[in-house]
Amino acid sequence: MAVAAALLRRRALYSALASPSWLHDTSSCYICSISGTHSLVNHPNLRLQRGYHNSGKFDLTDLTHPHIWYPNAREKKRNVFLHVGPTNSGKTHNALKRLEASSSELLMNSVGVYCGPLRLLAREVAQRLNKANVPCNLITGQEREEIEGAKHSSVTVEMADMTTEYQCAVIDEIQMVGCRSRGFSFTRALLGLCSDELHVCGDPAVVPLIQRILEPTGDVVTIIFQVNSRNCFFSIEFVELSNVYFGVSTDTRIMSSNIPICWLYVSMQVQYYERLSPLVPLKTTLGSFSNIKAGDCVVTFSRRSIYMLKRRIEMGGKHLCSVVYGSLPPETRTKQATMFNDQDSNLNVLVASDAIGMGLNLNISRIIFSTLEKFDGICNRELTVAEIKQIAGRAGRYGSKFPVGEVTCLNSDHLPLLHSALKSPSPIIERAGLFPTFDVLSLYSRLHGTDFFQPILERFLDKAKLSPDYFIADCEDMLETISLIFFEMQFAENYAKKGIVRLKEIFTPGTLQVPKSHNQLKELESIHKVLELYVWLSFRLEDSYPDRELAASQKSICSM
Ligand SMILES: Nc1ncnc2c1ncn2[C@@H]1O[C@H](COP(=O)(O)OP(=O)(O)OP(=O)(O)O)[C@@H](O)[C@H]1O
Ligand SMILES: [Mg+2]
Repeated sequence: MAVAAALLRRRALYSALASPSWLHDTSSCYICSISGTHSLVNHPNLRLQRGYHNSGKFDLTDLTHPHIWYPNAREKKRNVFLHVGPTNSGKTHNALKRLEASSSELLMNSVGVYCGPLRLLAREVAQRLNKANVPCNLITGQEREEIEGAKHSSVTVEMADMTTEYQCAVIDEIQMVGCRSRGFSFTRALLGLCSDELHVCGDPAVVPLIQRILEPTGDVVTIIFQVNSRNCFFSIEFVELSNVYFGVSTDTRIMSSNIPICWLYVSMQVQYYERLSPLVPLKTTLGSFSNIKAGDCVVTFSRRSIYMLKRRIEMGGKHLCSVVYGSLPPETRTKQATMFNDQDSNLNVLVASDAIGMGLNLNISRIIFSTLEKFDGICNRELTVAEIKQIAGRAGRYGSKFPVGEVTCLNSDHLPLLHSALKSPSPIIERAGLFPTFDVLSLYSRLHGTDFFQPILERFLDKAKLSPDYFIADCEDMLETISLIFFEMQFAENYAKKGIVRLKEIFTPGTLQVPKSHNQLKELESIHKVLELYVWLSFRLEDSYPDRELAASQKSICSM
């Protein structure tokens, strides 16, 4: 009876949690207290970002329950499938088979989505689905290729849409959830994709973390259920009962009896894969560039060294090189990769950075590391085991024209590290990146009444409370983007409201100072972009953005 009672209580509480009355009054305004100050705000997403003050009041900076930020996903009983294994073991292939099988005949607007870490990979998957007669859009930060009637999309993970309902969703390279700057996008997709089936592909090192992250979500997972020392498998619903996670079985045999629940072991449906074709670490280095052969890919990590290596190889007169690196415009990157992959093209050697580092199926026979060090935006550091394995794993792809992959380097000192990295398991990933939703940040900034985004964000992140499974994403580059979007949103909002945007509503002229820190310089760069945006808009909507002179003068002060 205990279980049935718990179930009733759970149903009552759960529906309350879904739209907590303690948060909104009838006029759908929300009362919340931020460090003691009360204010009325009208915010549709507020109830999703729930946190408890000891006084039971509301705290926007409480990020300890990120799973409730995504109500659409929480209202679904998602079936999660983890495909884990080494590179080139068929993980993505099998997940994509499910995506292809999700039928476009369904009346839903969208049926399936693939979310990957790289534009090239999203493009490869879109091409694969279109070739399999499953019309599929390609959506990345810079590209949007839409196919008439397509109900499938292949996107870079940052572009994943949390509001659309899917039948099948794939998140590839989920181990990226531990990435300092991009991990939070993978966490967002993992918690927020609203799909009946969710296929998650990646390195085994991330499985324990994924289990912990998904445990409070209410997803229907397979539980190995120990009842009186008999192992039974039941599909079960995980719900949150006043912060104690209480597994309630939907299986009648358990429901009707009052078998005490001894313990719950949460296990996803985890499929382990083995590598489909061998990857051989060579005992010797390349030696000289005259030993370069068709199908080689030389890996380096700066634009300058990419072009230097390309020149060195082409001087030998035997090979022409394609180049692929991150800051190359997306369409050029695709063209270069396609020409390298094309058997008839004369570009039969590739010089690339880690822009090819994950998931891609290129016709590479041998990976040659020119270095095992890279600048990661903060400092020069050695490649991690996971990075070495991911990049090396591009060689000898199953089904490519090179059935065996080889990997070596230019510098003999690097051979020991290369061999040991390829033999070691990737270190367990302990924490996932997290970042508050934009709604919450803009609400928090309004409640603290200031234009400047940077101090608001720093203050928010100072106060943010996280559970041990998460870390706050490194928001350097994001800051810039957000403050620009932030201003653009304010521009658009003011324009929509009044049809006119005075500069002083967005930016206080005369407040510019010489930056004394890296962050202040970043802030100045963002302000410069905002002023540039205002001037750009003033040329197109002169009456609505009348302060062009002022904006232009402030902009030149900025650049000085
Ligand atoms: N069962 C299969 N039948 C035919 N081709 C397959 C099969 N499994 C995998 N492949 C092909 O083998 C190559 C490697 O598979 P896949 O990309 O799925 O590996 P992966 O485990 O995702 O690798 P990575 O970790 O590098 O992303 C792909 O070209 C894929 O299409
Ligand atoms: Mg893959």
